[in-house]
Order: sequence, then C-alpha cells, then structure tokens
Amino acid sequence: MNSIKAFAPATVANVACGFDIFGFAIEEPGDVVELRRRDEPGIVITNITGDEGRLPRNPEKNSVTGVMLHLLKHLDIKDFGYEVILHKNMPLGSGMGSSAASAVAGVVAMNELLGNPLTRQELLPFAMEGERIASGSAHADNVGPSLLGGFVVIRSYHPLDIFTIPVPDDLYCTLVHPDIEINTKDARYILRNEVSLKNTIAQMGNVAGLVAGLMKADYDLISRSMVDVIIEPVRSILIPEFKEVKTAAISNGALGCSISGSGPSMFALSRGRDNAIAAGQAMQARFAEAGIDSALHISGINKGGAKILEH
Ligand SMILES: Nc1ncnc2c1ncn2[C@@H]1O[C@H](COP(=O)(O)OP(=O)(O)O)[C@@H](O)[C@H]1O
Ligand SMILES: N[C@@H](CCOP(=O)(O)O)C(=O)O
Repeated sequence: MNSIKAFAPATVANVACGFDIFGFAIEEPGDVVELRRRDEPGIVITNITGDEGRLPRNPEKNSVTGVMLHLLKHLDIKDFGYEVILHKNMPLGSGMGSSAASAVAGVVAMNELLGNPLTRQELLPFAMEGERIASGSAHADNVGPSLLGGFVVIRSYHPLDIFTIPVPDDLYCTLVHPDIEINTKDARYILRNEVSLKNTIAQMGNVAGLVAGLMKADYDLISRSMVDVIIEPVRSILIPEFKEVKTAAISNGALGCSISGSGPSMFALSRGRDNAIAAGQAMQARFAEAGIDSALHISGINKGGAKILEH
C-alpha cells in the first residue's frame, strides 16, 4: 500500500457546560487528507486546497503533518518519505474543530499507511499534539470525537481517561458558522483562571444532568442542563448578536444553544431533524438582520468518526 485518503469530521466541543471535557462529531463537513509514500526522506505538503493560501506549508507548523511527525518519531520510522495533500473543507478559527479535523485525518491516514500499528484510542495523544500546534493547548474535546465518533467525555487529562456515552437517535445538531474568525488561542487567553464556588456547583449540576439526560434520552433534562455559567458569559462578547441568535434557536424548537468550541460558530441541539432545521433558519435570519452571512450545517451525531476513503 503506497497511498491513502482519509476523512475526519468537524466537531462541536464543550457542548455548553463541558469546557474541555465534552465534544461530539457531526457528519459533514470534514477535512480530507491524501498521503503518499515517496523515495526522498521527510514529509512535504505538496498542496492544500480550500485555505486561500493561509495555512502553514511547513510540516511542523501545520496540524495535519505535525501529528504525523510525532507518530513517526514514536514508531522510530525513518526509511520512507511522505507527501501530503490537504483538502481543507471548513474555515479556520471557526469553532468547528478545524485544526482538529486536519490532525485526526493526518494521524489516521499515516497509521493506516503503516498497517495500523496503533488503535484509535492510542492515536489520541498524537492527534492532541495537533491542537498544541494550532492553539498552544492540547485539549482533546475536538480530536477525541473526530477520531472516535460519538459523544465523548474526557474524565481526566492526567492520566488521559476518555470514553463515549450513548445519545438518543433522534438528537440533531444545528451548527451555524457566522462569517467571522476567532482563534482558539485568543479565546482561551481571555478566560479567567478563578471560578467561584457558586458557579462550580451550578456547572457540576449541569454536567451531570447533561450526561444523564443523553444516556436516558430525557430531552427535558438535556434542555435544562445545556447551561454554561463559566465560559459562555466571557466568550459570548466576541460573537455579535449572541443573545439574540441563542433566543431565536430556543424559541424555534431547540433544546438549548451555546457556543461551539471557542466560537464564533454557535450550535443547538434539538429533538428531531425538523426542529434542528427550524432553529438553524431562525439563527441564520438573526445573523442576517445584523448583516452577518452564515453557513448552516444540520447533522445527527456522527457515531463513527474519522474514516478511510480510499487505499
Ligand atoms: N491544518 C490546519 N487546519 C486549520 N488550522 C490550522 C491547521 N494547521 C495549523 N492551523 C492553525 O490553527 C489555527 C486555527 O485553529 P483554531 O484556532 O483551533 O480554530 P478552529 O476552532 O477552527 O479549530 C490557525 O492559527 C491556523 O493557522
Ligand atoms: N475546549 C476548547 C475547544 C476549542 O474548539 P475549537 O473548535 O474552537 O477549536 C476551547 O473551548 O478552547
């Protein structure tokens, strides 16, 4: 086998109350990586489509190849060289796990080309290094679900303890990306380091409620638990019309609505596809009233995560 094509989906991280510990993947969009062996040693990025020339071509600085370098070093593989083409199918600084999708597609493609020496779970720390390259923080709430699929919970980072929980089949995600850019690095920098006991108690209740609501398919509990008293109040000031868009989603049938990842995308969860579409159209209309273009994605929860497209 000398060439591989892999796909890794966009993700919604945090899911309201679960900063750095909750995330799920959606079906589309996702990044696609083509990886080929070549005779000369080293990794080269030969082409990137869809980035308008903005992403680093230096393999150490791009999340798609940075993770491959970590994996090759770990496996002590020096015999071959590799060329990489990245099809960037989502905007940068989107809150849709853009850097993570590239990292996951990269690490999954390289592992497949090498005959799958590592399991998906074992690839996770390598994919997390892609997030360190992109934002300076190796969080797992985008790469985890993009790699594994499903609704992911990160119980602990040290040691890494990550698992997926079942979600109701009729749960749909609305993801609206307004035409604005926010870098995760900046959106992390503005967060406070101290959290009050009152807010910690409220957040813990919602985290427990959301996990239980998803596992029991209790839509009212899911709805009551999609509340973030710690991160959303700080970050929402970066998103124009945040309050109005959130209200539009909830008053048009969504169970809840919050920031996707570090923004500017906003997501909502709904019972049934029709409610997800109605919420999305209302969210877009509210952004449009403020003169902001947006893109809408409606999806169930992607249970499979990254996949190989071609050998
Ligand atoms: N393959 C990649 N895809 C997207 N962003 C990348 C990639 N490689 C490096 N980056 C850098 O990561 C940053 C975007 O990532 P991030 O701020 O986490 O946004 P997002 O929320 O869309 O993942 C940009 O500075 C970008 O240059
Ligand atoms: N938990 C992270 C998630 C960042 O997601 P992204 O899609 O904006 O990269 C954070 O909130 O900083």
